[in-house]
Amino acid sequence: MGSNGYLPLFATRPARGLVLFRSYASSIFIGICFICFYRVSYCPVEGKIERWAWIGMFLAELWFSFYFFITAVVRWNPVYRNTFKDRLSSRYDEEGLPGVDIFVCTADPRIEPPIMVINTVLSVMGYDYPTEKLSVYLSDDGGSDLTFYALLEATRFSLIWLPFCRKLKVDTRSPEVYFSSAVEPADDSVMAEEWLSVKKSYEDLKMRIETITEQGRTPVGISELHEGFRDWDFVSSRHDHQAILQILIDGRDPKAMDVEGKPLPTLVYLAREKRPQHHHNFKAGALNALIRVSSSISNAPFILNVDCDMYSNNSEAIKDALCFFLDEEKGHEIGYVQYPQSFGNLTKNDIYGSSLRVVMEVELAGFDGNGGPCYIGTGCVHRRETLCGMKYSKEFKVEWRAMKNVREIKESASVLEENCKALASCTYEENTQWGKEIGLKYGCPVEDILAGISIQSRGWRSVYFLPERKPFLGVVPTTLLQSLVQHKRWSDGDLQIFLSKHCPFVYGREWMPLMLRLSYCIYLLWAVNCLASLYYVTVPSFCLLKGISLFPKISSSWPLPFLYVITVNCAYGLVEFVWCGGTVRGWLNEQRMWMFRRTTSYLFAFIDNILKLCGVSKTAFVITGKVADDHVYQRYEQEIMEFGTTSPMFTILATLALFNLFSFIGVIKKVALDEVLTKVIDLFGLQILLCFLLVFLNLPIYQGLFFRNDNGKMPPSVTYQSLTFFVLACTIAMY
Ligand SMILES: O=c1ccn([C@@H]2O[C@H](COP(=O)(O)OP(=O)(O)O[C@H]3O[C@H](CO)[C@@H](O)[C@H](O)[C@H]3O)[C@@H](O)[C@H]2O)c(=O)[nH]1
Ligand SMILES: [Mn+2]
Repeated sequence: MGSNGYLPLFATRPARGLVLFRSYASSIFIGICFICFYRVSYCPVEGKIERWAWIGMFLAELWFSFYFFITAVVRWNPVYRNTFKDRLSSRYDEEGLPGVDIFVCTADPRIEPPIMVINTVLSVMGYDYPTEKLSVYLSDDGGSDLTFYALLEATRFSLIWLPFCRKLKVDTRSPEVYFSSAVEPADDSVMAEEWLSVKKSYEDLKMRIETITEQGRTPVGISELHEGFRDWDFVSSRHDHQAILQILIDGRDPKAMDVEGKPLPTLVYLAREKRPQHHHNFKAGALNALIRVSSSISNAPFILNVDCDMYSNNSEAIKDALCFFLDEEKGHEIGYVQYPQSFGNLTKNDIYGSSLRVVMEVELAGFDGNGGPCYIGTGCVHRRETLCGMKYSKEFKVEWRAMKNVREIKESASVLEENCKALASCTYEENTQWGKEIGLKYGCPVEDILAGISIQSRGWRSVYFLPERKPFLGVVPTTLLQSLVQHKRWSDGDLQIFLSKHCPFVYGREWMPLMLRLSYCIYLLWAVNCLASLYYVTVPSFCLLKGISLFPKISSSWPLPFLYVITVNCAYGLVEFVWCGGTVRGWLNEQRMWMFRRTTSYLFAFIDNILKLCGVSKTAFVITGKVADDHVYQRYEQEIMEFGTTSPMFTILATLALFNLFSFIGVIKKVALDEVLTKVIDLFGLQILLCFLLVFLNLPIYQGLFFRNDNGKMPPSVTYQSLTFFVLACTIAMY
């Protein structure tokens, strides 16, 4: 109970097992001290290469130690939350609850199929919340009539889908997911009949949408169905068109009802204006247009924002979020409530390590304990003012109950549409603070993290909420390249923030606690990891070929701190991973992916940032693929690594893998031939072990290069390229 008998709407509790974690972290710290002591006192005095290689090892280890320190900071004090929705309902009747605007963003109908987009839209229309208080906005950066057509179909389907969900208390409100797993109610024949008929309607709708998507354009007959299609007569391409805005369901209209006579949520389609001479600023630009347009249409005080692949899987999520905002004691401090990202298309052992399990279950809870989670772009409820750039102040308290936001009909929907189009034009933002001080900031491929830092630096608190039932389920990349490219964008944008004036250590000094600023480093410095990692996967193997020892002799007691730090760290990581619901193989896969990312994604992101600092390269946003062809998808399900195309990233991976294999075979031969076997082991034991681990993690690459025949194998050109680089590297190593 809070002070003066007030019952709060949410509770916060610390994580368990903190003592255990802290003792583990301290013991690793001691191990690290020993390693440093060893590196300093045993630095070779003879031989130039030996000396430099040694110093490099030391620097790499210092970097890893620094990173260990950051991961420990993040985990130092995690908190978990729970909400009391019953108290919310008893304090606020339906009338008194605030409005919520929901933004769904899509960008390309080929990468993000319209059927997927409308499933997300339908799922968020179905929130368990007074429907007249909900407004759903779809932003279509693809400016596609296919997506528009699908949304029209969804509008019609929502009339039967929403009452159906209420009646059956469906929790998964994406029809696609629901009908692919649920079975019809057996005990009630009337219900069963309705169930089958809704299912049939969905299947028909899906077939129509997919056929038209495949054809690539809406046939003439269908275009006549809705006057909205006329707008496309003026669209020359997706990069060059006027603003298109259609209010498909006008929630203010008393006739907007579902088949049971219940009001429908407002539904709006928006394709903001695009002109080749104006930069559209990717998702940040889309969100800013949505903020303005929605403020004229529904102007709800809270905004939930989801990616088009992130359907709602928990119909209570809005009420949960409001438990934080409407809490009378602490609610006014909270700028946003972040939900975890979870994924629906993961395989058992998650071959590309995309589940972000540990990030979602442990690290963001750690951020919350240190001052508030970062904003991760999707599944987040913001206060409208915080998104728009307002600073926190103690006086900022809204009496929600007094604010009965009845929507008055001022102008007709068509007048409203015309007025709003101006807000979504290319020139609207010229000579304004939009993209700088108002709305989401431009110029960064991870607009989400940047927006989170800005909000937190303006004094707002944020909250992380991990409900029992996953609130949103999205789609992870299904090929290696897509996954690496996604991480390239993330690490690239993150480093860009670190090097800019928005770096939390500069920008957030006033409001962000030190622990939170340090926590941000865990992501913002991802890209920099490439240096130490590349060093660690090349130089020890290179020195193995040259016969230079870089680790302590096995016969001494110095290997102990090394072995302790490595094994205990791995064991901790494994336990944490399994505790978060992963498998042992899943953990191994993730270790492999960390290595791959560090040597490719992060390297490219690092180089890109240097080029950007020199003014050479520009920010880009490569949209993550969300569909794959059948064969590719089959291999994904069988957890076979997908190469299949050429990419410099693959060339790097293959070259490194070959080089390590060569060193490993070389040393094994030496051990086998040499009579002084024990001497080799003594000198090179740890180095051989490292090399072995690298070869082991690289196994799928050797397979892809030499032992596979399917279309997902490494393309011959990559094989030749990497063989050439490899021979070059070996020649340098040998002579
Ligand atoms: O010009 C653009 C580009 C993208 N998007 C949308 O942005 C979302 C995220 O794009 P996606 O390619 O799926 O990126 P992910 O890497 O999966 O997304 C994560 O990382 C992004 C930042 O890099 C955040 O914006 C996302 O919310 C977060 O889920 C999708 O709905 C896109 O439709 C746009 O609306 N306009
Ligand atoms: Mn995505």
